[in-house]
Amino acid sequence: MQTIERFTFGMGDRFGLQGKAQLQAVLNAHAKGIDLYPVWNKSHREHTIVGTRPDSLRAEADDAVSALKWNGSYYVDADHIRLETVDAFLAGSNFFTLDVADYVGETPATEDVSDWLKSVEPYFGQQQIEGLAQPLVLSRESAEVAAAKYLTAIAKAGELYRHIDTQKADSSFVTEVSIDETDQPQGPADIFYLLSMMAWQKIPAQTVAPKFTGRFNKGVDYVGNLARFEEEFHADLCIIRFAVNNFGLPASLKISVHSGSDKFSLYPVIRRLIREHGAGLHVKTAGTTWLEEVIGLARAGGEGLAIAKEIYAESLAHYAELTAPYSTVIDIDTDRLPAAESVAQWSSEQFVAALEHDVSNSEYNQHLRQLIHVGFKIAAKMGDRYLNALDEHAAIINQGVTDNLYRRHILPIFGQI
Ligand SMILES: O=C(O)[C@@H](O)[C@@H](O)[C@H](O)C(=O)CO
Repeated sequence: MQTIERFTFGMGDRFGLQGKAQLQAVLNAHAKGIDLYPVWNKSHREHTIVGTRPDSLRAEADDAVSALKWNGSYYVDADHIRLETVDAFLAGSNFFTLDVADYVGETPATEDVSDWLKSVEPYFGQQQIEGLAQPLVLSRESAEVAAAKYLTAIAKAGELYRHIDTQKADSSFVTEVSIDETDQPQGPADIFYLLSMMAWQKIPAQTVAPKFTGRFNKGVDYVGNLARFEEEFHADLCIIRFAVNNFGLPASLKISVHSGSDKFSLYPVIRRLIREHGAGLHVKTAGTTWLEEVIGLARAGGEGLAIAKEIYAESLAHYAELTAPYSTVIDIDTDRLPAAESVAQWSSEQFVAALEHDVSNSEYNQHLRQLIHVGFKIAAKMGDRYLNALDEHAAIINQGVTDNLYRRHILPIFGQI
């Protein structure tokens, strides 16, 4: 097992050209004394939509690391993979996000249920967890309910972990278990049971991505009750510590926030709690970098702006197809999407104002931003026309990518922890 550092930051890059600009953001953090390590994540979903192969992410990361002379650890995350999709990721990845959310609710095998119940039985009753005001009330009944919900998912994660471990016998890697892309948030007892199931399956998880309360829509801010999120996040940190001390999970196990990018209102809460708990943290971003590409193109004007407008118009025309893979993590009010004909008349400033995540700007449109966030297939279809435009406007785009990650994400989350 490769032991992960306390603070890691996940960066997604749909088109594979921003690796250096992203790493520069992490270097800027180091210059400020923030001991942060880069993780490049790209999901099977993204590879399929863009038409790239997993090895391309390894090449991008290696290239950025050598160009910028980064000499710390770095990770290439096979993000949201399943047994059916993992093989192409084996060679290039040293971080695997086992996504078992789709199995939540599948009936578990009876022998698995009785086997797991034996391991969790000693905790039934009032379980006092350090840091929690109230004890967790655990029982055979509640454990059976949790088993009906999660045991198949975690058994699948175990199967997937063992497959990766066998295939990567010669190299070590980090394992994450993600159950975030589901509808129902996981409360403290759920997290307790989930972690005990991971231990039962002997998955040496070092990061775990639960589904928190509230909406984590792609590319836009958190929608939900901040106080409740805070309570939940605090409880999760306490339970993770308990699980490390009692279930034999790795000491490096930490929480992973699949932010969906840009959860600005949560960042101060997360930062404070991580500091108070002395805990570790992994935060994943992804599409925020691609949005910086579109913003940079729009800002450049001319053909860049024309491409940005075309991406919007085509995204609108292919709305159902583009939003389907992200249905649990977007909330777009189609009545708030401007007509393509109106957008076609916009200046650079108008387009940037609508797309850039600046809530103080009354022209900012979170519905348009979410649609473009999931609309990268349109740019992929443009092929060289899109890639050449990125190349032509690299200076302005790279600056935006670095600045966005460093100033809007890294500093508010990891600054002065
Ligand atoms: O778009 C994708 O498929 C991924 O990049 C994201 O879902 C990513 O895993 C994520 O959750 C970033 O917060």
